Amino acid sequence: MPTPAVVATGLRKVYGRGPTEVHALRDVDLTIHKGQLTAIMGPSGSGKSSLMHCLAGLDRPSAGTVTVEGTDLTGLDERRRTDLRRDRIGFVFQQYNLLPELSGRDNVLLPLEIAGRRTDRAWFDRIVAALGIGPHLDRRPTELSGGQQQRIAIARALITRPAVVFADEPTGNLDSAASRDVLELLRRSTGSLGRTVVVVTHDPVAAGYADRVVLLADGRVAGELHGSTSQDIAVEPEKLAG
Ligand SMILES: Nc1ncnc2c1ncn2[C@@H]1O[C@H](COP(=O)(O)OP(=O)(O)OP(=O)(O)O)[C@@H](O)[C@H]1O
Repeated sequence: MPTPAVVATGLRKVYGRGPTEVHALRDVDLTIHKGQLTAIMGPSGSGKSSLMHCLAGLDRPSAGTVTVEGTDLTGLDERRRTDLRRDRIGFVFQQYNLLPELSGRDNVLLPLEIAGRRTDRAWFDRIVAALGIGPHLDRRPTELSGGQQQRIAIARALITRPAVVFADEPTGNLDSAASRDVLELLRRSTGSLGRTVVVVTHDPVAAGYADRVVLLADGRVAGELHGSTSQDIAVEPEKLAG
């Protein structure tokens, strides 16, 4: 059996109260396996962002628990949850979110600086080689293409050796060639770099790179696909939207 990196049990998320209440997650049980690339897909409004925010400790569920490498996030106070997020979780966003005044190198190293941790030179070099970002390290984000910026952002997410990296629509701003590069690198992050990655996406091509696709519909896990092609995956959300 694969080792669990993140385990969600009985997750519910309710926004608002009374007549305006929205049930974004309804009893979601989900285990994210270590070393895998997992895609979370589903129609707009199916609860993907709500699920990611609860799994990553960015938001608290209304009920249920989330554990990251055995630590129950839902039992932590705000400060400890922030520390755990900083130390154990990496993020990649659609908009890259790099700091414009810092070089590529300093952007990658920023999470270590914030945490007051030393740079593990060998790990830094492995990431730079695996992601092919050597030529971008001395440039600022404005001097890089979108795909190059996203590579820097992936390196920044990996530098702390997190338990899991969450990538929220990581190819949403990229053309198809740059998207393929970024997806290949996310896959490499799980393969040769041994990390665990969760991609939240609308894009069947992106999901086609995953070891496993979790399909959400109306706040519930509606199915799973393993080793599917993007063509197989493309028809699924349509079926779910029904
Ligand atoms: N802060 C909020 N307050 C009220 N309702 C919310 C809030 N955030 C999300 N919702 C509602 O919860 C449901 C799930 O939203 P969520 O953003 O998780 O879905 P999603 O699958 O990520 O959608 P999309 O693909 O459009 O980003 C939707 O009905 C949404 O309108």
